[in-house]
Amino acid sequence: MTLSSAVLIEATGLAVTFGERQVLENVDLSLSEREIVTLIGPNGAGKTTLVRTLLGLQRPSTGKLTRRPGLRIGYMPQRVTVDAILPMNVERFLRLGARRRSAVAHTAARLGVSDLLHSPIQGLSGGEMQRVLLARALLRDPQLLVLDEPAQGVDVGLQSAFYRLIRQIRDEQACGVLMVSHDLHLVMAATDRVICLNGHVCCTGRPEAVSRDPAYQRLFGGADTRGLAVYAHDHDHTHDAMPLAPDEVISEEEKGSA
Ligand SMILES: Nc1ncnc2c1ncn2[C@@H]1O[C@H](COP(=O)(O)OP(=O)(O)OP(=O)(O)O)[C@@H](O)[C@H]1O
Repeated sequence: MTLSSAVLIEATGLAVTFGERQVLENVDLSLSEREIVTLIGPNGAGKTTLVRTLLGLQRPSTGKLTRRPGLRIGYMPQRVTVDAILPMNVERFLRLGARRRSAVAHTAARLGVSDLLHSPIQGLSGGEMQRVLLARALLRDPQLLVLDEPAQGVDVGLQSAFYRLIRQIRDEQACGVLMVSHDLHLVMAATDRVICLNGHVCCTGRPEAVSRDPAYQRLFGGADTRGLAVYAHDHDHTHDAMPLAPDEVISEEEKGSA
């Protein structure tokens, strides 16, 4: 399949099954340059599984996945685990994959983490870690930035600033952005398009339209006074922590068995 010129990645009819359990079915998705798309859905909806499939870390059981040849992806996972006994400061962490010291210094300054470069990675606060992980993703000079719950661990008061930063990065780098979020209200202003997922695509469109969609309302319920859903996010399972180095997730074109 050839992609039209602005499209970075396209999936059609994706399904993922773990054992007997079908976690994703018939998912279509397309993401273009300069577009910010947010995946939203309740716990266990398959958001991370879809992201991992798009990154090539999870093989779809059926469906077709096409990426622009040579697509550079910067991936910011929900979290990373660095062994507590490993002497690793932020600068070393950011230089993994042979990034130049000057590039690291430049990106760290842009994300306001220059003061942390010599701090041990294990001692960072949640918000500091998110900025460092975003810096790591940006050091790939990505055409597509993939962010799994990027504001997790960031103080509520700083979350909208974080999403503004992501929009600014999109404007400056002209990259596409795929985000996972559990809170549409928070990402409304930052996103161009929302895909509401619950095993399959329940509804999709501009954030205001999705927030009014009956499928979205059924999933999230409890609309607040602005007509937006308020949804508490709890985990009943854990995710892999950075299963592959971002350098390893690039492939020219990967297709699942149709
Ligand atoms: N490797 C795996 N093997 C078996 N089941 C898995 C695997 N990975 C995910 N699952 C299951 O698939 C379902 C979807 O998980 P996934 O992490 O994609 O959901 P999510 O929408 O990202 O959830 P959350 O909002 O809680 O992060 C869950 O029930 C999860 O337990």
